[in-house]
Amino acid sequence: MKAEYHQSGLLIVVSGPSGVGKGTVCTALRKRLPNLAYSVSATTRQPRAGERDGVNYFFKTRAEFEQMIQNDELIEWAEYVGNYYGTPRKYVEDTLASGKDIVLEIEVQGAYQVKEAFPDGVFIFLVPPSMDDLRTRILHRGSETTSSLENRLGAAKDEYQHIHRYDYVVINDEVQKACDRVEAVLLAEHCRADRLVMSE
Ligand SMILES: Nc1ncnc2c1ncn2[C@@H]1O[C@H](COP(=O)(O)OP(=O)(O)OP(=O)(O)O)[C@@H](O)[C@H]1O
Ligand SMILES: Nc1nc2c(ncn2[C@@H]2O[C@H](COP(=O)(O)O)[C@@H](O)[C@H]2O)c(=O)[nH]1
Repeated sequence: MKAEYHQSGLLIVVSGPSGVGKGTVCTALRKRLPNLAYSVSATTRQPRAGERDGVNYFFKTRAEFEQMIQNDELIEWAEYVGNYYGTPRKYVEDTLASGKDIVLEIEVQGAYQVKEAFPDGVFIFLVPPSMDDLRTRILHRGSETTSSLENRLGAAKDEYQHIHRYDYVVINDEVQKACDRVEAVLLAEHCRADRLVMSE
């Protein structure tokens, strides 16, 4: 008998407090792993300088976003410091069906919903070396008003309460080291016997 196996794509969730470096680490990881697909989220927040519609986010009005919810176009969605964020369903499902890995960079409420729908997903929580580093990173990014910065740091404290629900905690002290750790996780996950599917 000839045994042949294949693997389906991994759905990878990366969460962690605002400013920890999820976007930076995911971008660096995609440079290393060109086959890794990235889920572009929909949001109602305003674009930051340099952000492009369809690349960083699909920027929506609240009415458009609520219509996406009604149409069941989102795998998950959440309200985070006053704006909606959600993961468009079709791209994720099509990518996984094609056997490719896909990464979703989302906050914890959304991650819970994804865990319900995709229990085999790989859930990674990125942490900064310290809360002072976190504050400095958000400040240096220059994206937030003082009140938005404080709201995001407040949300970070809540998000830490959910850390034990994740499979892996990765420290983002240096971007390339954080990438090494995430890459090691993905390599191990790809080798798990329970992920192998015997081909017909
Ligand atoms: N390891 C690191 N060391 C120092 N600075 C970092 C590191 N990783 C990311 N940064 C910087 O921290 C800032 C926040 O990073 P980034 O925007 O990737 O965070 P994020 O977690 O995606 O934030 P948000 O959830 O708010 O979108 C950026 O200015 C980035 O250059
Ligand atoms: N539940 C979801 N959270 C998302 C999604 N896309 C991004 N995010 C998270 O929102 C916060 C704020 O992001 P920012 O770009 O305004 O700084 C951050 O934690 C993101 O990871 C999503 O589709 N669903």
